[in-house]
Order: sequence, then C-alpha cells, then structure tokens
Amino acid sequence: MSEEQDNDILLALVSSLTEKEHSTEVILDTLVQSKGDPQLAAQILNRNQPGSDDGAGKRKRKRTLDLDGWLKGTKHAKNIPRDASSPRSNSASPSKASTSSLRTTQDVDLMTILKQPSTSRKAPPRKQPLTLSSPEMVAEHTPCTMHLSALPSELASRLFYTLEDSSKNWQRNKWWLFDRLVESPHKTAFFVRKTDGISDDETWHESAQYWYNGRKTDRPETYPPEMEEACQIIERLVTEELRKRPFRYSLEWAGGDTGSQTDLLWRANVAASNRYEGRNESVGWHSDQMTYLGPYCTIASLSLGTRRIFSLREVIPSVESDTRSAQTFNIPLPHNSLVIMHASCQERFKHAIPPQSAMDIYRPTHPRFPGGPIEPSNCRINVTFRFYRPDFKPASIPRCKCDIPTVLRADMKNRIDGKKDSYWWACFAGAQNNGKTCNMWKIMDMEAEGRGPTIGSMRNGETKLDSSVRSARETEDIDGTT
Ligand SMILES: O=C(O)CCC(=O)C(=O)O
Ligand SMILES: [Fe+2]
Repeated sequence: MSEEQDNDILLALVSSLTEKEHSTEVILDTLVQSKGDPQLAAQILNRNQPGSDDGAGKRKRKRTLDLDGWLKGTKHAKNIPRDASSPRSNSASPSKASTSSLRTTQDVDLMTILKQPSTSRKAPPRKQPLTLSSPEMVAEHTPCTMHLSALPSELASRLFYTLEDSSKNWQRNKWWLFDRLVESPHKTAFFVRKTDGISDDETWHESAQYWYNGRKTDRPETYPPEMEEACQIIERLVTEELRKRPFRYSLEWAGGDTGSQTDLLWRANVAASNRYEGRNESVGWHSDQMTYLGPYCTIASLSLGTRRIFSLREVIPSVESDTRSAQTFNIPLPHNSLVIMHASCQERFKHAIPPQSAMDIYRPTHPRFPGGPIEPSNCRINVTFRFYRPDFKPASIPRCKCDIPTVLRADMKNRIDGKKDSYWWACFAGAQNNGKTCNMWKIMDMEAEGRGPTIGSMRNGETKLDSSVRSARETEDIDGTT
C-alpha cells in the first residue's frame, strides 16, 4: 500500500472503526484532536456516542473496509481538505520524513482492519496491476492516450536542459496535514504563457491572483522559449487526438472554437512542472484540482529525462463498488513521451508517480552545448500543459468563510458519467493556517454561476459545432441533452 494516501486511508480507517457514521468534518476534527492517530480518533468518536459504553458487542458494524476500498478512495474523500502535493493536484502526498508517525499508526491499524471478520457481502475480486507498455494498451484501458517521441528530439533535449537548470530554484510545496506541516516529495514550478490561448492579450494573467494550497501564489514566470515551441507542437497533437475522439462531454469548454478544421480545438495557457530526482521522489495518488481548469479538462503531460512509471487507478463509484473493483495501470513513460489525460480522467481516475525500487539512468541524445559531453542524469522533469478557462478565472472563484478562494472538486464516488456529475467548491484554507478550515462547501452550478460556453451549451444553442461534437450527437448521448 502506498503511504501517499494518508488522507483517504486515515478517514477510511477511522470510519471503519466507528460504530456510527460521522461526517468527514467530525472525523477530521477528531483526527486533529488525536494528532492523526486513527485508533484514538475512533475511540473518542465511539465514546461520544449516546449509549456508547454499553453493549458495544451488540451493535452492528456498519461496514468493513478492505485494502482495495482504501485505494479506491472512500465516501468521505469528497470533503477532505486535501493538499495539492503537486501543482494543481487534489490529494495528499507528504514526504516520508514528515509522516513517519502517521505511518506507524497506519501499520498497526492496517493489520487490525485486515483481520476483521468480513461482512456478508462478498467483495468483488481484486485485480492485479497491469502494465500498459504501448500506446494501444493505454488507449484501451484508460481515458488517456500516449504519444512517443512527441517533440523533435533536439527540442526535447533543449527543453530538458532548460528546465533542469531552472529547477534549481523550484520549490517543494508545503501544506498542513492535521497538526503538522508536510512537504511534497518532489519540486514544482508554475509557468504562464504570454497569451491566454484565445486572444492576443499579453496582459491576461497580470491581474490574476492564483491561489494554490490555500495561499496566494507568487507571480508566475512566463514560458521559456523552448516551452513555447514545445507547447505549439503539443497543441496540434492534442487537437488531432480530440478530433479522433468519438464524443465530447457536455461540460467541456467550447469557447474559441470557430468550427473550422484548421482551428485548434485545444490550447494551453499555463504549465505546471515537476522535478523528480532519483527513484524515491514521487507524487501521491491524486486527481488534479479543477479550480481554474473547470470540469472535463484535457491535460497534456510531457515527460523528459529518466523513465518513470505513471500509475492510474479508477475511483469506482459507490453504486458499483459491490460489483467491480478498480485496477491499477502502470505506464512506463520514457523521455519525450506525452500522456494526454483526456476529459473524464480527473473525474474518474487518480494518478501518481510512485517511488521505484530501481531506475535507469537517462543519457541525453544531445549534449548541452555543441561538442560538449553527454551528461547522464537521474532526474525526470514533467511538464503538464493546461488550459485555464476564462469562465473559471480567479475573480469568479467563490470564497469560503475564511475569505480564501475555494477549490473545485468532482464528486468522484457518486458520478454518473457525463450526465449527473456533481462538483463542489470546498474550503481549502486548512492546507495553510495551521490546518484550520471553515469546512464550507457548496455545489457548483454552471448555469447560475454564469460559466461556459460548454460543448453542451453550444449544442443546445445549435451554434459552432465541430465535427467531434456532431459525431457525439450521432453516436452517443454523452451530455444528456437529447
Ligand atoms: O509527473 C507526472 O507525470 C505527474 C504530475 C502530476 O500529476 C501533476 O503535476 O499533477
Ligand atoms: Fe496530477
């Protein structure tokens, strides 16, 4: 079991040890009281229950969680003040050193839980992890596509060197997890593009104040020239892929699309970068925060340097958890490969870069300088090209009672693909502020909040349909409007 899933695991553990259901907020408060010890938290909760100290044996356990259940996330996961251990991510990934005590209690509790008598319901059979070693396998099993040799190799090397140099100044994200400050086990940086990908306005981000992990972000750097060059190639590649896809989701962004075949269906205007040094640096299971990306986003993730494993795992909706179990897919990502996380990936799957027991050294194909030596490296640089939607601009993000912009999350456990998905705005102040949160959350309402245009709203309005939208209408009713 990965120790990256602390939040989900702790909540699942406490939940499985209590005799009554408690809200996430109550469990979290109790976990804070118990300094992250799930057994103690459960004791406190059970003690505070009316009639708690008599006939405990008579009370029925409401359910038993197995390991698979933890990995799938819990019904409580939706309100967890998750960190974003990588830029714009939705889950916790504390570094090893910072979570040692949490890990100790988990080890004990894990065994306790595993030994519990099983309920009468039979859990669906566990699935073994599957390695997806080709683009065909990736497309078959996940909402992603993989593209090898995405950039001309000389550009890929140049971008690697530029970002490797720049990464000396990158930071580890820090946030509060219960009562301790934890740190991401990799370094990150955030870049904005000169223009927003829709207009020529080069001042588009000047007035924007982004928030991340409950704190205002510094003024971001602009794409370096190599990143701009790479972005233009990747935008075309993603657009080609989008045109091939059989349908688009109703809530996908549809602005800026003129319906012409030469138009780019997808653009990027920001890039979040990660640097993983050696085989132990990692990012834990998470889905990317949607605050500025909006629902059903497309993210293009470029890998440079050492080959690492990218893991994907579906979050099984609650209604299906008795009938099917999730599978972990491991995708080895070589230098200069691109994974496009297509629309629905963030709603349905969590992803991670786990620590590895072994790792190949990367030997660049081009020297840093003409005639210079080839310098082997144990570093992987990842660049995730993203599109910050104009209808989710910072000024439009609701604030919580702490007066901090909320974050947007998908209700992964209760989704009904593409039709009745719900998203909520949740307080994220707890990531800073010594872990204090107002626990506010509210459902996002696209229409009432004046967001769009989306593929669905365009379809209703019968305007500017691109070919993939038309084919969606002909083949699959994914937006639930017909
Ligand atoms: O390094 C990677 O490939 C994944 C990074 C990631 O998940 C993120 O930045 O949100
Ligand atoms: Fe991510």
